[in-house]
Amino acid sequence: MEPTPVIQVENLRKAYGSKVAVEDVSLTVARGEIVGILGPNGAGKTTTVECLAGLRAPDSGRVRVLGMDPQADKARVKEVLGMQLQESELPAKITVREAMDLYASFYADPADPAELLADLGLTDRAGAKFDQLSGGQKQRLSVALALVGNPQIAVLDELTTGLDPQARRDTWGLIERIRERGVTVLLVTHFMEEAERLCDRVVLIDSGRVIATGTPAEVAEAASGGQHLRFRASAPVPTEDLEALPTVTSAHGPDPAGEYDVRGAGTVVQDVLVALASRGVAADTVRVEGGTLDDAFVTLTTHDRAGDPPGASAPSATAPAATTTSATTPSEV
Ligand SMILES: Nc1ncnc2c1ncn2[C@@H]1O[C@H](COP(=O)(O)OP(=O)(O)OP(=O)(O)O)[C@@H](O)[C@H]1O
Repeated sequence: MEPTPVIQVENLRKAYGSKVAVEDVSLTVARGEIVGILGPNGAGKTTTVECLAGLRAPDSGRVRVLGMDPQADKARVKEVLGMQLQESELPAKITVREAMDLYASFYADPADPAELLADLGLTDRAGAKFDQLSGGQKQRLSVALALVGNPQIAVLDELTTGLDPQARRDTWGLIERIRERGVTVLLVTHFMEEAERLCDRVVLIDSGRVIATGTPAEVAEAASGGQHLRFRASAPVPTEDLEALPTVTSAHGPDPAGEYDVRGAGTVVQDVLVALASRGVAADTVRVEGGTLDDAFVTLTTHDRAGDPPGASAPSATAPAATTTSATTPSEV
């Protein structure tokens, strides 16, 4: 029997007045997973996690955290779910130690603040005021505050936004350590590299709807239509001839480096190489890759938002493929 998911969201809908922030979101998170919620600005990511934390009441749909309704069981959900604070929520003059002690006092069974600060490399800064901390230190403090209640679930929203590459990498190490403590992590992020590196699964949200779920590799592959082929050709090849092949979804090139870039599914690699050979063209330095999550993000979410109904113009060729990777009930695209 499948273990009960730590987080269950079914057909969540939430509007602010006439603005529908979340149209229809369903997702599940199992114990010990790191799941990424990805999507462009305004997609409804923060609203979704705020409904999970009990900070906002859904208009409809079902939200459960360890089987509890965050609206009906606010206090108990607060004990098990640690939500990273936005930095503006802390007063400038509070010290790191004071903030930790204050937040620890909210919980029945808090973690040891000093131990947590040591874990997050903040012991030296315990006496520093919040406005004296660097961006990376503020982020680490916000993570420490999310963990001080000893939560089973940590919800981290835009954890590494504004950090330099080194601080971002340090923070990734930190998330891995959080998982090693047995904490389930829900990570809201704009960074595909971050999701690829950390997440067991991702949920791609656009215009308030789930448009793809799966492992980062599955979502990337589904969105790229399967495979991504790059090669140099011994003679010029009209890309429209390659696009005429049934397994090819797109063909571009040659780029300034002389490379062609062809995407497609199924037997696309063979089909392209046979088509080239039949013209007496040899392919050189052939590389076959799955797509990246970055490609998936752009392919699945790029559309003219002005006046577009939610999810309306996600490319139809990729949308059905994306939903085949779904580990949850995918919303209609
Ligand atoms: N309190 C609010 N009142 C009115 N509209 C809101 C409110 N909060 C969010 N919205 C709108 O709802 C939509 C979804 O916002 P939300 O913050 O959930 O998206 P997001 O995916 O987290 O975006 P971002 O990546 O920019 O943080 C946006 O259009 C936003 O402007």
